[in-house]
Amino acid sequence: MLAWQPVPAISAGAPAASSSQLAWTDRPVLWFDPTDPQELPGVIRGGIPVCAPWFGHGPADDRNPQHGAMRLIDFTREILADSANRLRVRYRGSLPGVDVVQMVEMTDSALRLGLTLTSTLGHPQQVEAVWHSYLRVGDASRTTVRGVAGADLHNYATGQRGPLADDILPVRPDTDTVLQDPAGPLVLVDPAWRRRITLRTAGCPTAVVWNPLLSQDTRSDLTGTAWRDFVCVETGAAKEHAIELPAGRSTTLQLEIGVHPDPRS
Ligand SMILES: O=P(O)(O)OC[C@H]1O[C@H](O)[C@H](O)[C@@H](O)[C@@H]1O
Repeated sequence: MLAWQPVPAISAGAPAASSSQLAWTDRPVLWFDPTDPQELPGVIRGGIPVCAPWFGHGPADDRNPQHGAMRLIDFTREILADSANRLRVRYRGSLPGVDVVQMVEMTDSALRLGLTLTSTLGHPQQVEAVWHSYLRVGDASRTTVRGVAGADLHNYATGQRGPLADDILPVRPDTDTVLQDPAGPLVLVDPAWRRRITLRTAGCPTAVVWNPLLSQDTRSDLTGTAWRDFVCVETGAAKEHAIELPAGRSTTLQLEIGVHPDPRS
């Protein structure tokens, strides 16, 4: 799990782009529960848990635990760079069938993640990997996700399926929506805080937009009661886009999260 705040631009001669970041450095970018990120045993909610080597219960819906074992294991950590405006860290871990390396770079303008899964099996396998990003917003009920045009949509909460013609996905009650092949980049528009969070990816044909607000039910757990404060915009390769990983081979995914003021929204 990561807790990232953009580093404020401090130089008087900083370029305009950096200066504008001062407008949002007082707002968190990732949501997490500071008292206990592990809300249930083994269920990390908040920050950016990684779902791997499968998402949900896997491509054939027959694997446990939910979202794979990666969010449950300990990693070795190496700090590769640590300066006033740049932190670069490498995490290594092992899961059944794959070794994983996650690179994390935090700067004053972006959070960059790279995830490499390397097969340790002697035969091909299907793997999935998804960054489960909990993005902090001012009011989830007013947010929309853009960059979704052309996606094949499946909302698992409502059963709605089909191609998405419009380039806008409102975050409503019952949003547990898998998007395959959105045009991208995905943009979370947050009118309450007048800003946009942009997710640029490589090797990530799948997105999932999830918020725990339900129209027919109430959740009394922390994630459920905090629904207004975050939207999960998850990115990776899952379900119909599970990765066929040959014996001994690697696959790499990349994600860059940036934040921009949006006075018009
Ligand atoms: O409760 P968790 O295992 O953390 O999963 C939280 C959520 O993750 C994803 O967004 C899934 O699409 C949802 O169906 C699930 O409820």
